[in-house]
Amino acid sequence: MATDVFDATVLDRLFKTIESRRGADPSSSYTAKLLNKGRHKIARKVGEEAIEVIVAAIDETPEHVAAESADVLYHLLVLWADVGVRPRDVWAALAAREGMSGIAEKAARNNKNNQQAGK
Ligand SMILES: N=c1c2ncn([C@@H]3O[C@H](COP(=O)(O)OP(=O)(O)OP(=O)(O)O)[C@@H](O)[C@H]3O)c2ncn1[C@@H]1O[C@H](COP(=O)(O)O)[C@@H](O)[C@H]1O
Repeated sequence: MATDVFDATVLDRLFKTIESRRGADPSSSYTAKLLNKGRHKIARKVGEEAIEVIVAAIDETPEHVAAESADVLYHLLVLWADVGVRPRDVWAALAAREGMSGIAEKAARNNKNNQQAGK
């Protein structure tokens, strides 16, 4: 186990673990069981876990929100593994947005859409 588990690299380690579970015994690996069930089931689990975060955020403690968020991230990483998305693809997408306000991004998108629609 790495000495510092309290940073984002835990996601890269978790993804490697998830990848290593491909073809593993579903009776001893939840990840293998989930991967065997297929993309629809995995995607549904991401949605269900996301709803649990929402419920926790409204009704429960920050500790519950953190625990439910960890469930979402785990299931999201299983979905990435199934789809063929690598964490670094997502990190790159986030890095490309650094420094651009969401408001400015939306305005640029709306302008582009309007130009395409000839407005
Ligand atoms: N981070 C997680 C993690 N978070 C949540 N879960 C499991 O996700 C499951 C969610 O339970 P639910 O009842 O919601 O889902 P379910 O049992 O599929 O039930 P249904 O939705 O099918 O009805 C639980 O069994 C949790 O233990 C996780 N299982 C594994 N990991 C990580 O993945 C690694 C590999 O795990 P295995 O593949 O099991 O070896 C582990 O070492 C952990 O680091």
